Amino acid sequence: MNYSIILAGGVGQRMRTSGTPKQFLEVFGKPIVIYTLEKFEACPDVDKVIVACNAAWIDHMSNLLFKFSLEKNVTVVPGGKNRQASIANGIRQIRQLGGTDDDIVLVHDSVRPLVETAVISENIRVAHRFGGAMTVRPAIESACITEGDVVSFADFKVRDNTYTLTSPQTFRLGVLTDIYSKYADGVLPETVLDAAMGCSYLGSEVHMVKDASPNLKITTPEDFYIFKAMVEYEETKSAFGL
Ligand SMILES: C[C@](O)(CO)[C@H](O)COP(=O)(O)O
Repeated sequence: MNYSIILAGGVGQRMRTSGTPKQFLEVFGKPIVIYTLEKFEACPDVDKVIVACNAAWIDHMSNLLFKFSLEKNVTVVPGGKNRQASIANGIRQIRQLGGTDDDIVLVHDSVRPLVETAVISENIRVAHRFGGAMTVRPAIESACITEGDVVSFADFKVRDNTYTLTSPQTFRLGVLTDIYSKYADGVLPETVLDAAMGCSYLGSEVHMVKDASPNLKITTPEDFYIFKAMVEYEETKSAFGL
């Protein structure tokens, strides 16, 4: 079985909306989280989806699933106080549904509605083969990494070897369970931000799924309007013969 955990526990501080978490903001009458869930629904390789949802918004989320006819394959669980706790709740739910160590689990941000179904399938294929996969975007601009305001030559990175991290991140359930029990036991420090970092911190390899598509993470008001424009473009481009 291939499961997905969709992280919808956040409050969207950087979006500066008054009260509505960014995953519930609507674009042309449809909330962002629904655009994301529809991608997983459309992927024939995904069997079951768990949404780890901000506790105050669970009723709203459940109503949306019915409104957009997604209730059949989607279960809602409470999100935790951070990403790690939300993923742990998702893992617990998958175990309750009968998940076993060799099953595959994709972890995806609810505010990445542009993820392509081919990328979801490729994550599953790579995680089946190697145990762990992470989606990355090859850098378009050059990058340097430094802790101060001054750079030295070694801080400049070769662009062809530079990637930004997107999602999904995908693991066998046994591997993911091990990572998150180590978080709970305090073996993994809080600076280890996500499952792929956790897996490599523990000494295991994570294989990259290289995806050049935007896979935008809607974080700021500007991102919201970029996403809105992209939806409009997709829906109207045929009128321009595109
Ligand atoms: C980059 C990332 O860790 C991939 O899983 C994730 O997208 C970061 O999300 P955050 O909400 O900005 O921590």
